Amino acid sequence: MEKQQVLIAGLGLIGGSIAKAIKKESEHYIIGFDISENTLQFALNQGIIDESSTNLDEAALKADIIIISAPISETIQLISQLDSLPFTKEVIVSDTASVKGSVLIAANDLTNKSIRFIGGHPMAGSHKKGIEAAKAHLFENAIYVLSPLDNATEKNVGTLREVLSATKSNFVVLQSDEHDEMTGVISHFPHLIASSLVHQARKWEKKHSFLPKLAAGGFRDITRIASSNPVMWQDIFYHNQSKMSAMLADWIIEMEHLKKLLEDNEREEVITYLNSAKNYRDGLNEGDRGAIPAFYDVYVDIPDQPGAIAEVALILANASLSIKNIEILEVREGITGALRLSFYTKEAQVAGQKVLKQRGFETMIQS
Ligand SMILES: NC(=O)C1=CN([C@@H]2O[C@H](COP(=O)(O)OP(=O)(O)OC[C@H]3O[C@@H](n4cnc5c(N)ncnc54)[C@H](O)[C@@H]3O)[C@@H](O)[C@H]2O)C=CC1
Ligand SMILES: O=C(O)C(=O)Cc1ccc(O)cc1
Repeated sequence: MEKQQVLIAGLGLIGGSIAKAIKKESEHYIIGFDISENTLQFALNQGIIDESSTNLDEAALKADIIIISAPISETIQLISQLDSLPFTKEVIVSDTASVKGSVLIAANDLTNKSIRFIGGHPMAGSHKKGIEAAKAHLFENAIYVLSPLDNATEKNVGTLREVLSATKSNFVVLQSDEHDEMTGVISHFPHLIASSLVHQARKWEKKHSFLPKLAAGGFRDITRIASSNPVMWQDIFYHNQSKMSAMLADWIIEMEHLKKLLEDNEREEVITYLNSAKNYRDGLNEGDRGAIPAFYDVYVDIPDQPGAIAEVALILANASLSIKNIEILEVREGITGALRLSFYTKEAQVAGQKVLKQRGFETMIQS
C-alpha cells in the first residue's frame, strides 16, 4: 500500500506501542503529538516517531490517518477539536480508548465531512503507563476491536487494518454497546473487584498484622490488576458507568446468594456452584472462544538455584517453542518453586510439557 502519514495523538503506553509496531514493520511515516514535551523528545530520540509536533491542528492537516491514544476524556476533547479543521482530503480517525460508547457519541456529533471515524480498542496492556513502557509486540495475538461509524467505508476500514496489521493483533468488529458490556464483564468489573479485595485484606490486617505474609499465589493472582494506573481506571469506570453499575447490582445479588448458601450450610450446593465455575473457566481454554483469550499454561517445578529458569527457557528455545509469558510462582528460599509458562497454542503447550518432562522436570497442565 501507499506510504501513509500516520499521526499518533497521545504517545503513552498504547500510542507508543502502536507507533513502535508500525515503525518496526512498515515504511509509514509517523508524526507524534503529545502534551508532554519529555514524551515527544523521548519518542524522537528513540526513533519511535519520524517527526514530533506540539500543534495538533498542523499535524492533523498533514495526516492520512489519525490515531488518538490519550485518556478517554482527553480523547473526546481531541475528537471535537478535529471537527473545525479545514482538511483538504479524506482522513481516517481512530482511537484506542477502553470504553467505546462515549467516544462514538462524540464522533457521531462531528459535522466535518472529511472525517471517517473508526473506533478502536487493542485488548492488551500492562500495569505500567507512559512511553518508556511501550513495546512493539504489546498487541501480538491480542484482539483489536474496531467500531466503524457509518461514515467509514469498507475501504477506510481496510486501510486502517492494513496499517495496524503491524501490531500483529486479530481484528474484530463490534458495536460500541456490545463492546462496553463485554469489556465491562471481562476487564472493567474484575478490576473493581480486585481493588475491593485488596481493601478487604488491608482492613483485616489491622487485626492480624501477620496477614500480608500469608498472602499466597491465589491472592496475588486475583489482585494483580489492582496495581494498574488508578487515574486511567477511574476514567474507564466513569465512562462505562451504567454498565458497571448494573454489574455491581448483579454481583451484590450473587454475593447475597452465596452468603445464604454458606449460612445455611448447603454443602452440596456450594460444590455445585464451585464446580460449574471451574468447568466454565476450564472450558475457556478450549479452542477459539472469541474475545476471551485461551490460557495454554504449563506449570513447572524448579529448584530455587541460579540458572534454573534459564535452563527451562533454553530447552523450549531449542525446541523452537515461543513463550507468551513466564511467571515465577511462590519461590521461597531453599525449596522448590514453580514457573507458569504460557504458550500461544494448545499444540505448543503440549509440546512444551513433553520436552520439559523428557529433561526431568516435574510439570503440570491444569485440567
Ligand atoms: N493501559 C492499558 O492497559 C490500555 C489502555 N487503553 C486506552 O488507551 C488510552 C491511552 O492509555 P495509555 O497509553 O495506557 O495511557 P498513558 O498514560 O500511558 O498515555 C497517555 C498519553 O496521552 C498523553 N495525553 C494526555 N492528554 C493529552 C492530550 N490532551 N493531547 C495529547 N496527548 C495527551 C499523555 O501525556 C500520555 O503520554 C486510554 O484511553 C486507555 O483507556 C487501551 C488498552 C489498554
Ligand atoms: O485488564 C485487562 O484486561 C488487561 O490486562 C489490560 C487491559 C487494560 C485496559 C484495556 O482497555 C484493555 C486491556
